[in-house]
Amino acid sequence: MVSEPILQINHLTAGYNDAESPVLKDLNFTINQGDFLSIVGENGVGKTTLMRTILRQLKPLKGNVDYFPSAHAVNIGYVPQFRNIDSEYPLSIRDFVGLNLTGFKLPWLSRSERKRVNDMLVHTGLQDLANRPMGQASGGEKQKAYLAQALVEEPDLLILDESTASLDPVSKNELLNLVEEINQKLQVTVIFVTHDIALAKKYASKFLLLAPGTYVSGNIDELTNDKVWGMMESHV
Ligand SMILES: Nc1ncnc2c1ncn2[C@@H]1O[C@H](COP(=O)(O)OP(=O)(O)OP(=O)(O)O)[C@@H](O)[C@H]1O
Repeated sequence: MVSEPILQINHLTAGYNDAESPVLKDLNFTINQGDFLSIVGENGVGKTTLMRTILRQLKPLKGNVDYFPSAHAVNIGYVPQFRNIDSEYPLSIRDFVGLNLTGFKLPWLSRSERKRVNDMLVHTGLQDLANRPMGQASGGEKQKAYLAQALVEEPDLLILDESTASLDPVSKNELLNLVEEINQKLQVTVIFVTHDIALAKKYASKFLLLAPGTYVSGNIDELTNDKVWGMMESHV
């Protein structure tokens, strides 16, 4: 099967207002449909800036981010970094998973939307916890609920933005096993932003390594510790 591009980044310079001192300069890469791309790099190198540009929250200072077949046709799901939710947060896991479908008019989901929520609760193994308040879920369960919430919208592209950071190793692997299954069975394209090179190597098929003023991309088996440390050290 020939993979078609879903996202192409051409000569992208990105950052905040000042084109003379951008965060990212002249970045070029393509993500194909069905890729599992891991974006790695040290703190402050520009991973979030790149994600915000891809999500069109930040306008490129120069260059382009092109979606195929078009920006409107590509539905993006987003799983954020873990942050604790107040233990008094009132929504159940089920309502939280369906939140973006309702326009906040809970609980008026259509029959088909209710089915999608149920399917994703089953898919993420949360069906027995569906009525538990989200505020009382464990860290791993909360991240699965964020994943289920992103999946009910049937994304073409799923972005995991440090979504496994601060989870224990078992929960990290549980979450990424689910993402791997979605990637392989449904051909949903995945961008996984992480500091964890071992996790990137275990799950991703491609990588983009950002370092100050430079970057390298390729197939995941080309991401070696020597390459990572070499790029970091040449910029200290
Ligand atoms: N709103 C902003 N205005 C100006 N500069 C910003 C803004 N947000 C981030 N920056 C700067 O842009 C640079 C890249 O930050 P960014 O958050 O993209 O890096 P990161 O790779 O995601 O880091 P981390 O791994 O620590 O989350 C940093 O120097 C940061 O201070």
